[in-house]
Amino acid sequence: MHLNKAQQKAACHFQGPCMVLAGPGSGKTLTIAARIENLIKRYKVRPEEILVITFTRYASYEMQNRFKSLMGGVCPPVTFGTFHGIYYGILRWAYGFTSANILTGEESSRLLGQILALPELDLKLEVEDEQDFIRDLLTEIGKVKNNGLDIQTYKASVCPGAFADIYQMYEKKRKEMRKIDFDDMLILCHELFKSRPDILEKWQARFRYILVDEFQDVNKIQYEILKMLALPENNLFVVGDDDQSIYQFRGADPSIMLGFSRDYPDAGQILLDVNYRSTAHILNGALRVIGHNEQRFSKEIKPHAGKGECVHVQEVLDVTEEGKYVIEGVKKRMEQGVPAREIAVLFRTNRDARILAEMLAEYQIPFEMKENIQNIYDHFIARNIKSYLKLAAGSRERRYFLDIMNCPKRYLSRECLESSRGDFEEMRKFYCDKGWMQDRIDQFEWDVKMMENKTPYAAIQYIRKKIGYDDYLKEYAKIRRIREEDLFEILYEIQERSKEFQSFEEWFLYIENYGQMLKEKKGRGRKDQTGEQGVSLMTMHGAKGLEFDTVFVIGGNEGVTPYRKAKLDEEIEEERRMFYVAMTRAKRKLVISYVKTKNGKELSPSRFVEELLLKEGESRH
Ligand SMILES: Nc1ncnc2c1ncn2[C@@H]1O[C@H](COP(=O)(O)OP(=O)(O)OP(=O)(O)O)[C@@H](O)[C@H]1O
Repeated sequence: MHLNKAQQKAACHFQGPCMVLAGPGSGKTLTIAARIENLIKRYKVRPEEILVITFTRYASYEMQNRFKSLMGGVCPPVTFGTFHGIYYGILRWAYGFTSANILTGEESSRLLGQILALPELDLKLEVEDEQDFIRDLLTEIGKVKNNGLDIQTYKASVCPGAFADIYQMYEKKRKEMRKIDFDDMLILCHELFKSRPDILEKWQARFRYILVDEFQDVNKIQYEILKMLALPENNLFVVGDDDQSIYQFRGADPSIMLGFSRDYPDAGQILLDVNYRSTAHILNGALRVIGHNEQRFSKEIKPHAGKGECVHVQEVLDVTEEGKYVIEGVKKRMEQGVPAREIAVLFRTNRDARILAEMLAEYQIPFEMKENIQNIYDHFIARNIKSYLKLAAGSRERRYFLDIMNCPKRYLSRECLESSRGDFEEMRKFYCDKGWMQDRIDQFEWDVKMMENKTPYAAIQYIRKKIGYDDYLKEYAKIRRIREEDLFEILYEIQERSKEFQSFEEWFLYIENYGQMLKEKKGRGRKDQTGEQGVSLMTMHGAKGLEFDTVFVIGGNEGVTPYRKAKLDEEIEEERRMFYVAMTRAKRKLVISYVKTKNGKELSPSRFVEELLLKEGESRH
């Protein structure tokens, strides 16, 4: 492959600091690999002196492969690794650390789970999804560590009242276990270099040439260590795209890239301005959107390919219609000869894909999920509905009664259930001296009977409106201080999906099969296999670094993308970058859809969709 002029200039850079600003699909991997080759072959640098840092192991592996193929299959001893991998290596050398000293992500989550349950913290937390909550807490802990913040003055966005206590307890327990987490590795390495100039000097001499990929995702402490390591020669070659910085929530700081030339006034600056991936319509549409960000390097990126098809924006009634629309589009594309592995459906958060995953399974379109999509039927609301329907179908199993006998509140006791074994007559006997309870039990029995011959959809409607489940949920949300809308969204999705089924039995069977299918897919991820791989379902974050012939972006609505929690200008800009990343994954066809209503409420199209449509040339239907 021939390098273009800018790629050549970057690949021929020899010494001193240099920042390569790269557009999406502009050949960053190729350029870095070519520069390593030049350092060795042309400038006679010893391979051992070259350090190449990437953010993920996958990216590191890709980079090594690219380099190896440029070198005709041989791989000289250049060091390739992730930030954590490299810093772990340094700590292992300095302190004799082994993997037993590392607290893995899973262990950190487990430890936090135990801490949250500690009686002395007296947290009394009610969270809808504990795993989500723990993940958010770990992100906040990382933010404090990566930015060297003071925990006493830090204002956490998760659990603000108790965060400092949770943090301190986490640190205490971690130290008792004599373990360090991934973020501690950076801190320890930083401290080591600051306190031991002799050790720092040794590593500076070892890695005289440092190359960093995805530099826009670097955080403060990673950058501090890099700067120290690069001294005194400052042969620091960084490549990145400030418009693709989407890890602010993990501490990535896009202002570092914007300020690189301030830190290194003599740094070379090269722009890789040709996009080899997308057609002109796709690229220009994406550039139109990202152009609304203020905190960025303004740059012109040119498409290498021809105009191609216009970006298609589709308005649909609701999420079910959206699912059908995407499925039709996927089928059509596959009929046109595009393999399923070249098609992706991207969304802002996993919950946006719940209905679609169900529908793809139903239509038997093979698909892969990079992240695990939550099974909606595991949610307590689905369990409640299922229990009602099981009773209506004639079951008298204890677990179904237990699940809903007090949703809404009927004041039925466990003792009553144990003694009556689910027989309404026995229940009445149990409360024979309490007239008001007789009425409640009569009503309960009547309600169960009334649902007997209904379709699942009609039965759910009955549960919501006649039995009073909607009111129960509102109260539940209020007491537990969770967003009512989140609960109703789940209820709405369950009810919408149930429309497809005529009998309870059909619906139960479907839920079982769907759960089984999700379990089988869990953790399989996106494999590098050819042939059988299905359509990729992934979040915008998950799609970073990947490319597909055809991309569907769903949920192009305000509140979804940008996500409802993004309020500050900088948060909106981060959301816009995510949308930009999603759009620029498409090579030849890009379809963006938004819904008109969700959960009975009107929703506006995303401001990003409006920005995309600002100029003529794109079609909205
Ligand atoms: N000079 C070139 N001539 C032809 N094709 C090229 C050239 N440089 C890169 N490409 C091709 O462009 C595509 C995108 O390259 P690459 O994946 O390295 O992009 P990237 O800059 O890492 O993208 P992103 O940041 O969006 O993930 C690849 O298929 C690559 O082979």
